Amino acid sequence: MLRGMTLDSNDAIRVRGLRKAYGDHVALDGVDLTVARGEVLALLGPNGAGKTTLVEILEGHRKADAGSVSVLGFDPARREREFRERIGVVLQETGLDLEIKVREALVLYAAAYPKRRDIDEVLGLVGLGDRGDAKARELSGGQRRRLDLALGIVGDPELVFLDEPTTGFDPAARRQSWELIDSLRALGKTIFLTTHYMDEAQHLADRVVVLARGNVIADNTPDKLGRSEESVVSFRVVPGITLPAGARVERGIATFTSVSPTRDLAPLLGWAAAHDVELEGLTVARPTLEDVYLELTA
Ligand SMILES: Nc1ncnc2c1ncn2[C@@H]1O[C@H](COP(=O)(O)OP(=O)(O)OP(=O)(O)O)[C@@H](O)[C@H]1O
Repeated sequence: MLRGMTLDSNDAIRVRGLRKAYGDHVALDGVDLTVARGEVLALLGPNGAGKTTLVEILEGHRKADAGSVSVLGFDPARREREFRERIGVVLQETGLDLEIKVREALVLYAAAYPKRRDIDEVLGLVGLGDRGDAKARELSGGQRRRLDLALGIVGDPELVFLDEPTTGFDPAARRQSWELIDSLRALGKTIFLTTHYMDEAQHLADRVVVLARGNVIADNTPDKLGRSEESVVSFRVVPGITLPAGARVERGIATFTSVSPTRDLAPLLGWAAAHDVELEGLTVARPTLEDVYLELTA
């Protein structure tokens, strides 16, 4: 029965009216969320927004007070074995014995899953192909995180939870992790990741959900969230120029927003050309995902 339901459903995660309070502190205040199979979803939100609480409920580590939660067709709170076998969880800190060798750790973890990936393939996938005989304690911080990721996918899960997967990485290691996550997506996995990096969400996610004070305050593709209709125009003020209404000047830089920057810039550029002056630092930019995020969560 349950299996049939699972196969029929196109949603990997479906949450409705989810509530969770700690005493009188409401951590989740009626959250609705749907994640399609094969989708990469990035959950963003300021510290204390309720992200960890939400993720722990989805993983079955915490019980909700109210609302419905379905993950791969299961109620995670029941912690059924089959459910646990079909999800992978990559936490920021794995309680791994540091004396264990990398390959041994993977063999040990894989034993808990009926479906497992080939150990060498997983090592190669996370870029630890030549570190299989190293002890966990001999790995660099970035390599340890890649081992954590390897442990999270060795059971070939359909749905992978990644908690801030690149926090503390150097730029090259971040790019490698992004490639790895892209390759998981290519395998058709559903990925639910939390991050504080907007460029990461922009690069990886099909959809971005912003949580603040226990509520979903935005849910859209990164491009639709980040690229509003308005552009921001700025340049260094020159004497004699007439600024458009609504322009702000701060430290000699004029800034205004415009839905039609070409039209609004035309008189300024005409004036500048006629007076043979250069509008230094002239830029026309769409707000980034980070700009929008900061505005939403302010
Ligand atoms: N076990 C708990 N007991 C009491 N309050 C808690 C508990 N866990 C979390 N909270 C509170 O619930 C709110 C949401 O916490 P949560 O950890 O879910 O936020 P978060 O979005 O993951 O934050 P961060 O980005 O800092 O990890 C916070 O105000 C937190 O202090």
